Amino acid sequence: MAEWLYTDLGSALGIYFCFIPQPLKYFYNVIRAARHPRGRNNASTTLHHYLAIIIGVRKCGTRALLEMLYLHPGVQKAAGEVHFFDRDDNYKRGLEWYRKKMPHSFRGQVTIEKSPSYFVTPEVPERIRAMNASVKLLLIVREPVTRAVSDYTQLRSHATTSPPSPPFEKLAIRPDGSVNAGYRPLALSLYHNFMHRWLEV
Ligand SMILES: Nc1ncnc2c1ncn2[C@@H]1O[C@H](COP(=O)(O)OS(=O)(=O)O)[C@@H](OP(=O)(O)O)[C@H]1O
Repeated sequence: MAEWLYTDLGSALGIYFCFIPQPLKYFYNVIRAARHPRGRNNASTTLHHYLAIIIGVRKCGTRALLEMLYLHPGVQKAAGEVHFFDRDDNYKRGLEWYRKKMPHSFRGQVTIEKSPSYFVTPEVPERIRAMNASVKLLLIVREPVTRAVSDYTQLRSHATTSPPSPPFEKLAIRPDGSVNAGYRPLALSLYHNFMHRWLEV
């Protein structure tokens, strides 16, 4: 089912994205919008014909990947993370709800949505397959320890508990020196534990 795109965050495209000056990008987008009007609900647009989903991995540059792809005039993107396939309350609302979350697109354009938690949620591969087995799946990964530290940093910055959470090493390494693979930021970096579900469905 899956077609995998492994993207190196240090790729030339990534560097281009990082260094393009904001004002330049603004003018680029204005010109592009004039040449390739997108996102307007008019008679020549429709809900997605071609769908690609960035399924993860969290803290691996999923936002940057989406924004880079969106520079292409043939790409439309969903606003925000849709979380249709991983949240039961959304999934119960049905495909029509999902379709309405998608932007309108012109014939031949690809619509992309990103919800990084899809990769690690057990039900998602089968649910996507049930919708459409030819959907393109995009997966971006990052050096696993760096990803885990990044995840820890975000969780820590959002934590409201006082005193602040212990240092990363304390959570990731047990007193006996073994790795605490049950600690979620580490568990999510063990990509192979999730990958097999996607390859087997
Ligand atoms: N081009 C490029 N090269 C290297 N690293 C990059 C790039 N773009 C984004 N990033 C880093 O990716 C982290 C954010 O990932 P996500 O967008 O997937 O985050 S999220 O899951 O949606 O919250 C975030 O990592 P941290 O800086 O560790 O927080 C970004 O700095």
